[in-house]
Amino acid sequence: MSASDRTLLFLLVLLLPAALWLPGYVVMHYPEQVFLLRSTPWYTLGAALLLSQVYQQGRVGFITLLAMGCYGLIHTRLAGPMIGPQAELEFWLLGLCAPLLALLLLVLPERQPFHRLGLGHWLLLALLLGALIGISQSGDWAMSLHAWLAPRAFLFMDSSPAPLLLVLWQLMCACAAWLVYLNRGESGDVAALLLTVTLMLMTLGFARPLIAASLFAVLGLALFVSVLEHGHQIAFLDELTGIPGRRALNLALKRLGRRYTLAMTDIDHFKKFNDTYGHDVGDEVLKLVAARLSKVKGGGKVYRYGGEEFTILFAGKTPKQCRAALEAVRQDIEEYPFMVRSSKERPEDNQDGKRQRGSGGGKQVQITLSLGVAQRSRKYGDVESVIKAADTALYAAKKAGRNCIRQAPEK
Ligand SMILES: Nc1nc2c(ncn2[C@@H]2O[C@H](COP(=O)(O)OP(=O)(O)OP(=O)(O)O)[C@@H](O)[C@H]2O)c(=O)[nH]1
Repeated sequence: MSASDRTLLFLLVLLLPAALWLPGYVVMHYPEQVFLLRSTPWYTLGAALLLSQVYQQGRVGFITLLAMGCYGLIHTRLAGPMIGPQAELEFWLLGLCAPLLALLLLVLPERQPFHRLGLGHWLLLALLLGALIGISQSGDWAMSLHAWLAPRAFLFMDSSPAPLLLVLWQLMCACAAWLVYLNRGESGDVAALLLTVTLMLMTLGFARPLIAASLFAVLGLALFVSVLEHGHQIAFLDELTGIPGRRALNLALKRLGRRYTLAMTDIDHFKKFNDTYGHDVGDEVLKLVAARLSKVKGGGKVYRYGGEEFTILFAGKTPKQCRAALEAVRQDIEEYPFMVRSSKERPEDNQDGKRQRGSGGGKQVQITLSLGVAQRSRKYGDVESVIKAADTALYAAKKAGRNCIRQAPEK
């Protein structure tokens, strides 16, 4: 689970009980504030929509629009006790179609809501809302549909405490969204999952007053946070390797105290590697090296400096205190059995990869690193001089035959 997923989960665990408890509390103690709770989803969903536009998160944008459409229907047509076959039918159709549309938006190519290419997605949304309103307004036809459905589909009837089939359907859609989220893991995939779960919770608790307002307010907040997290990732994480990038390093360098050690490291003969096996295999090596380096001990934090160069930062440490940790990562990479395969042979997941490494599929190649280390001192007083000194030491390590560590001279 990524850091952004953890943040989102934390937020939901914190907010969902509050969302279930708040409506009752407001109705009982502050009935005059009910309108405030009713309008909150418009603010949170509106903020999520705006931010998704800023960060070009089209999928989240459309799911947010769908959520707004659902809440709009619930707010204007289904608020208050569910009375009459027409309201039942509308609720049922909405609960049935909205998760399906969320899944559709999940698998369709990503489009921006305010771009001409997003027109097809808008049409889908309009079709759903139009069809729902059209069916429910169609008088006799709606009544006969309701009469046919009611005994078969557990509609809201005296004999049925919960619309069981609807919940099961929404649970299935939520599971499908969860699977796509797990397997594809693209930014924005979580949005469909959040919406389907919200619809399911709402169906389960529909008898409670203001439950839709409360749940959709939390949904808006969760979508907002997920887009914000995505913005943070774009800004601070390296796209290829997923570890913190140059901007994150620059920020960290500004927050350092008087004592720190910095190591610059570079993959040996990487150009030759790229030329021999291709750029995509080179990318795989970069990812692997980043992942292994990130396991560095001794309080080191790893950043991709650029290209095939990485920086390891040890705040509050001297080179002597970091030496063992650096030697351990150098050795770890040297001993790692990296298999070169064509893209067809490459395993789908980590477990397959481990098995194939054991079975000897593909060609095994050795990756090595050279490292240059420098610390802040009287000689290297500012960050630029420390980086330069570490770079010079790295050059010395290359000259010394590579796959080794060299330290910048102190005098
Ligand atoms: N695959 C891939 N290659 C990259 C990336 N960034 C930089 N490179 C390659 O890294 C190589 C760096 O080569 P050089 O700087 O000449 O160094 P080297 O071949 O590693 O040789 P030494 O450092 O002297 O051991 C170049 O071929 C770049 O194209 C990347 O994101 N992906």
